[in-house]
Amino acid sequence: MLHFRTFPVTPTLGKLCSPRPLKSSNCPRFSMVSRENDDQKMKIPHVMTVAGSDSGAGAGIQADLKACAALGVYCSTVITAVTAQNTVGVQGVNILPEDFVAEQMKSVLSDMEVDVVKTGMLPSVGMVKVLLQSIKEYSVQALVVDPVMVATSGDVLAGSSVLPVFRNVLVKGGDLPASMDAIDVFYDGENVYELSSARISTRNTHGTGCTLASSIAAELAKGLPMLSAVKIAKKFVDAALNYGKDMAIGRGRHGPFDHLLKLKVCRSVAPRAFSPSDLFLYAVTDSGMNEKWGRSITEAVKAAIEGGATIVQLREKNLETREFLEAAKECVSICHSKGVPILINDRVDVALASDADGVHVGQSDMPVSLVRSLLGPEKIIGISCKTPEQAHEAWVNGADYIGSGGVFPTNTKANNRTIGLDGLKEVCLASKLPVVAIGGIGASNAQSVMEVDAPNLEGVAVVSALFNAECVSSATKQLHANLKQAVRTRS
Ligand SMILES: Cc1ncc(COP(=O)(O)OP(=O)(O)O)c(N)n1
Ligand SMILES: Cc1ncsc1CCOP(=O)(O)O
Ligand SMILES: [Mg+2]
Repeated sequence: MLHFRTFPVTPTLGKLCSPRPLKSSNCPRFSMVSRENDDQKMKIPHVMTVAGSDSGAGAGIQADLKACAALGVYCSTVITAVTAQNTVGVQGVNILPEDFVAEQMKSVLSDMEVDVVKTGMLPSVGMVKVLLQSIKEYSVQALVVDPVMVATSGDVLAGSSVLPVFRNVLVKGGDLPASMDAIDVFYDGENVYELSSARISTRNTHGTGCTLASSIAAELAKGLPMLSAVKIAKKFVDAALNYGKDMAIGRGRHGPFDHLLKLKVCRSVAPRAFSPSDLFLYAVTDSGMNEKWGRSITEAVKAAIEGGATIVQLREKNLETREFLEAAKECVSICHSKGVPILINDRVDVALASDADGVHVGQSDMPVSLVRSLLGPEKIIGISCKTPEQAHEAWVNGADYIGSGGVFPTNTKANNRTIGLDGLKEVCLASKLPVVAIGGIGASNAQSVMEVDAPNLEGVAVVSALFNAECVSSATKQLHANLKQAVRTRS
């Protein structure tokens, strides 16, 4: 069944995808401070949901509350209808009077700073008018509309005549039968984006639509642009579905899933969404090499960024945890100030504690799905793959990119099988994920790597070519120039 989840821009609301940036510099705490103490106030991203209650708590208001809580966003609730509902179906609906819905909205909007309004069940035209009246009166940044245009039963609930008023539209493909992938199509008024992920096989899908829409609203409330919000919301739904796929709640066909999977999504600033082009020049540290040249990890990372590194990984195999954590915190701060993502090799604990952007794991490290449930949907997860089978698995398990190698022989990683340029190409062609090549790569052979005919090969990851050089920034600059040249030749 195809549900249309739509996001309109109305003239009164202005641009949908530019909620105001948040001024908070700490993780959200759910303590409300009175207006009189405005100067002490910590701004909490806030979504107000206007929707129906689901007594089974899989969808509606209850799903919105759980999704927002899991994503670290405050959610106030305006209830339009109370449904008697379970996993079997809807046994009864009691619609609240329009003036009382208006009163709830007034209570919330007159008192609290709402960033984004998300709507679900709006059971009458009068209710829509009440909503529009309220959001005209109080300033909100964005409106996320979730009208179920086609019910699970197949009944058309809203005709095609409503479509022209929508400007941003996300069409969910999760309910399409007989597909290995869950493909959603997002249109932002200019471009069409296909957002695909592996389909999760589970009966526990009740409430996915509400959750997707409220997660988008939550990410918008944090200050993310629309496309990033949609991508993160989709990952959150995938992670929650995966986490709760074997739960047994209710005897009906579609059970609820677990929104409050053990996620820790709590960070100081809104993350910049991962882009495959970040993998262009991937600097992977080695403190042994840096020590040899008399520089600290932070000096080495600064120099690599100065030379043009587009992403950094701290691969510190010999540091004690405390030392690693201190270096990670400093490097996270350096990288974030330069807008460069930073990942931690192997250590999920260090990544969490230092607020790094993600983790790179190998085939014998912690499994990607577990890393995802620990790190949450916003973090970047890379996985090493040497074979097409591993590359396919990486996609299914929800990784963001693949590191593939050793492409050439290397002294940096002991007993590492070399897969060559042909092996690299096989890995690339077996996955929809972006790939970065690693192993024995430097300025002299980077061009041959970038000539591999695979559209998802995004760049090279290097250790010794940068950090075993006397001058890290010059070595990085040289490699960057050669990569640029290779890309020019490729196109
Ligand atoms: C970008 C990138 N690709 C591959 C690796 C290797 O990771 P792994 O297989 O876990 O080996 P170690 O680095 O842990 O020795 C990587 N680190 N980065
Ligand atoms: C970590 C790793 N994984 C595969 S090869 C490799 C080492 C890459 O180091 P170098 O760039 O010095 O060859
Ligand atoms: Mg590893």
